[in-house]
Amino acid sequence: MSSFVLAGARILGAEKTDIVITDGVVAEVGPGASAPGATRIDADGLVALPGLVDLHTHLREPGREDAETVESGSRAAALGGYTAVCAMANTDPVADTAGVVEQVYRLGRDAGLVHVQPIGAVTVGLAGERLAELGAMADSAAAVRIFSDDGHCVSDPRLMRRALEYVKAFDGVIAQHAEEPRLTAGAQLHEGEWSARLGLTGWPAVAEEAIIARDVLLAEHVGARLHICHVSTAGSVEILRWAKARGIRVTAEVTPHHLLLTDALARDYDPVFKVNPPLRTDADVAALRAALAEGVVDVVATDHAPHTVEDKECEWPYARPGMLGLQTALPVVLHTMLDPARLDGPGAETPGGTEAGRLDWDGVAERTSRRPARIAGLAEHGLDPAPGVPANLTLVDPAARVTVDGGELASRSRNTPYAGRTLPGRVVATFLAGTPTVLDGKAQL
Ligand SMILES: NC(=O)N[C@@H](CC(=O)O)C(=O)O
Ligand SMILES: [Zn+2]
Ligand SMILES: [Zn+2]
Repeated sequence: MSSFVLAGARILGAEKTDIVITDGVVAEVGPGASAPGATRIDADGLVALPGLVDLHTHLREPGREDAETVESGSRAAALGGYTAVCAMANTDPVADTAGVVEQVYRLGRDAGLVHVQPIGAVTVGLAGERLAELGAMADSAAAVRIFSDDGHCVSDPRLMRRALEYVKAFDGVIAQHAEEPRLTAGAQLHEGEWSARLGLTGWPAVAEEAIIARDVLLAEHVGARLHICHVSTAGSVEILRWAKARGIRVTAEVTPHHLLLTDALARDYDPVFKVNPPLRTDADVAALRAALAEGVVDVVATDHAPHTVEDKECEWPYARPGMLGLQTALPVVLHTMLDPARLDGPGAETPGGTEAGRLDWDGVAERTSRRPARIAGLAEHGLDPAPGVPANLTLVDPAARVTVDGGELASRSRNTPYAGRTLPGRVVATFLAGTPTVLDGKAQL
């Protein structure tokens, strides 16, 4: 295997140093560190982070390869600085058997761009009627630990209780898409000022909050791990704060889009802004940023949801919900959450102004890499570059500003809500187990 020297990198934004990678691991760190025959990578001033880990990615394979494949989604992930992604189960066929999760796992391994960790469905066919073969998926080659019916809520409390009981045995976790379906029938966007003005059926905050409240109580009762997908409201944050203070084993994610965008973007009926849960209000955005800074919301997860032009560029009520995320997640997090003093170079858009706390690079690494890796049980990921650690890392240029162009993204789909926006930070290189998957901002496979 080959060796690399990342010369002049700043680990988590610290002073410049040299990082030597040999045989898939970080061999040495320190000024002047080198190895015979190593390829020198100019990383002068670039910030080295542990490779990002996404707990929530839709790769669409099997079934909707016209929207994304494991390979195209893996490429988008590597270009976004990711070394591991968890692939949601709402494929066709659904990932509800050992056979399907092993298929996705192998496709990921063959693509070789990121570690693809399949998530298993909680219920057969996501139908919410009976439990899928959770044990068989856990015991399979894919070693599934996260189970989710994402796209659908496990709304039957009895089934949710049984799923929590089942996964407790092997320290698995149920990732809930919190949406009380009876409160969101026909819903198109956040229930509030904009749904009223546009005359579209609203998706009330309480539909999310009611399920989170119920499920943290169920998790406490069972003593099992619960993860809440794409938290989107200020009220959800309050319930999570209460549950964590009580010692309930709950973790939660927020998406980049819920940290930046609001329901006012629906004003021109452009369905690129249609997503589940919907974009909320400024007050919700502020509460989510504060919660992420505080740690009440643990991690950022993309909910990368590619959709074809036919499924997305149509009238709002007919468009599928969901937006791309993998290649823009880190820039959005840096824009909304990083202390601007830690970004070199000129200001991009006005930084997203939260009074309630800003992150440093270590805080960014914690929420985009270390904690998601721990939640998913990915022992080789989410580790700061240090001697002996698997070389899963990414190099970010904190001085770069990039204007998003949907047509230039690696995804097979182009439903990015950030087209035309200029955001800070550019992923220059990504290493997966010591092999460069991205160099000079270009995918290597
Ligand atoms: N987020 C979305 O709006 N859509 C997701 C499903 C989901 O995450 O609920 C999808 O699969 O397209
Ligand atoms: Zn969902
Ligand atoms: Zn999703």
